[in-house]
Amino acid sequence: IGDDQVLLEFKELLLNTSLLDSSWKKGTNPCDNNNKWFGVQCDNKNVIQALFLGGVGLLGNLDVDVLISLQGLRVVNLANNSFSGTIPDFFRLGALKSLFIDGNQFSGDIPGDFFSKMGSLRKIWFSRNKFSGKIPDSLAGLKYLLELHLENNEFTGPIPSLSQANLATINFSNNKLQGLIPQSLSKFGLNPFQGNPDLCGNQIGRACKAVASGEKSEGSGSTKWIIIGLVVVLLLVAILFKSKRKDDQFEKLEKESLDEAVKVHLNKRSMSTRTSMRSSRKGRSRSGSDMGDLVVVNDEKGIFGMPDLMKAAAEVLGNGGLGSAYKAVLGNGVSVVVKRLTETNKFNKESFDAEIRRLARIRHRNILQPLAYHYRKEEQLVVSEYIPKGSLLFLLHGDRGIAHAQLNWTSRVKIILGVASGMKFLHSEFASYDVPHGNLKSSNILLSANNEPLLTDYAFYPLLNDSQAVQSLFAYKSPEAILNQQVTPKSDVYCLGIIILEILTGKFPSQYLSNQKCGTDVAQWAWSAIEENRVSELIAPEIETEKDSLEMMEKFLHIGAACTESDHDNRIDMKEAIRRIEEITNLM
Ligand SMILES: Nc1ncnc2c1ncn2[C@@H]1O[C@H](COP(=O)(O)OP(=O)(O)OP(=O)(O)O)[C@@H](O)[C@H]1O
Repeated sequence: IGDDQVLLEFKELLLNTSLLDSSWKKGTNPCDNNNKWFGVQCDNKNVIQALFLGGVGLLGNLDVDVLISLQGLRVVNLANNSFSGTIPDFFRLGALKSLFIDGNQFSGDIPGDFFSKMGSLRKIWFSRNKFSGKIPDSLAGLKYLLELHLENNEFTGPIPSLSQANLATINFSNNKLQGLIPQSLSKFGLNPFQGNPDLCGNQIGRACKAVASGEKSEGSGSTKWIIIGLVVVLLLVAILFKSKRKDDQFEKLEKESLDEAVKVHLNKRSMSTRTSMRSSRKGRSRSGSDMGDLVVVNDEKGIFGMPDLMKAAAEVLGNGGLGSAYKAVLGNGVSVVVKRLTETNKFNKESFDAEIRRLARIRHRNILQPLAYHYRKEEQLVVSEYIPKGSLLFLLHGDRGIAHAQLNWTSRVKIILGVASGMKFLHSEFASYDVPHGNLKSSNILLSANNEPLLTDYAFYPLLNDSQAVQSLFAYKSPEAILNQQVTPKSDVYCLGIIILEILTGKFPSQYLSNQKCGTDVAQWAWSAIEENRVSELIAPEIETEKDSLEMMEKFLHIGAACTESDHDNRIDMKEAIRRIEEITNLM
């Protein structure tokens, strides 16, 4: 039977095929250049090589057998559809080089020998499904394996030892894997293994349960060794107990739905939720008077009081880690953002006042200061000017309107420079803080009309109550914080690195999400691209056409990678990061 018939049979068991229907027509040639079938790629001899059917909403049954007769087929891409059930028999397509089924709902175990007849496979992307059971051992026999993505599934058991020389990217993060990370994978650092509380090994700084002690006490026989063994066991129990508590805390953090917050960021312009400060506070206080008043700490935008805020119609902007944010248009026409903080009552009114006044005194072109605050024991409001263009997050990943189109390389450099300059300032002004900014991410970078960045939500670390509240800060996504719950000024450097990579690649960093189910691990991507000498592939399509600047983009990419080095001892510090950024731009 002809290729057209093969593909139509394959389509027959699929649902939601509307994107395919208009070109997949019986009796026509799927490789005909004048009437190309959607998603079908052929070589110059009209042999079908690849099916690119990613992200088109397909579901239903995958009849792999019918594809066996497409003998030139090397790539199957079904990523980001809605397929479910156990894994289809893709192993019957023994010549495949790439199989992308990430971002579906596949579940169940993958048989251990699944890959044993797929010796040509180079790229395996099975991430973001619900696969469970052991990772198939047959992966170890794939000698050409280049990319292996199994993150965000429910795999259990050990990671097989993979020692293929070509292996360039791996990701096992966010599964339920257990045991020692094979030595052969140590070159990949920490990121590919995160989110597996039961994995252990030097690489992730987590000791393996009692194995070392068992080995030590066994076989020696002497009392001395038994005593040493017992001491080691006791120490390990203590360490494990401590890290279990950390894992528990981290699990709690994982369960928070930050995704929702991200959705809200991206939908910010279309949000029609209207409320008023008065109604949102209904039931919390009986009269206006016991609410205290607004303390204006910076009168550059005029003087206003609590009654002005209460009267203003308020639009919900989002619900971030620290509390909700509203936009309110005051009677004098000034638009403000009111951020309601509920985790900051560590301070009494006097100390809170001193802290906010300190922020309000800042005069720096890249830092947005507070205008006013309101203090009650249970909650505090911090008011700042509303910046109409919105956040960098929105501009990069939100609508694709004019503001996005204007984000050429020059504007992007200006943003990186402005952010660096703001960070330089904060790191000298708040040098004594554990982490001077603490919450640097693209939703906290607002842009003026001419793309001058303004940092917001900075220096909150000392204000926040307990560790849970503190963990809402983005600095808590740095590898050292994930591993040992500790932030340092270098956590800010990691956050700066993510921003630089986000601006360069245009990709939404998976680091912003709690479950990392979508987005790109920009740090890992940058690191492996540098290793493989293919950095130019990472540059966002909107700017890669600016050929004269490619060299500079690559330099920035190296800085982004250096800032996101997972071992914070080896990571450059803020001074060095700023020096490198300034060095490049001084040559402009
Ligand atoms: N002054 C402002 N002007 C315009 N938009 C703002 C302003 N402040 C915040 N926003 C936007 O409002 C939204 C909600 O902000 P909010 O600070 O609550 O959330 P967040 O930045 O995601 O989290 P976090 O609480 O960790 O800072 C974000 O999209 C943010 O960019």
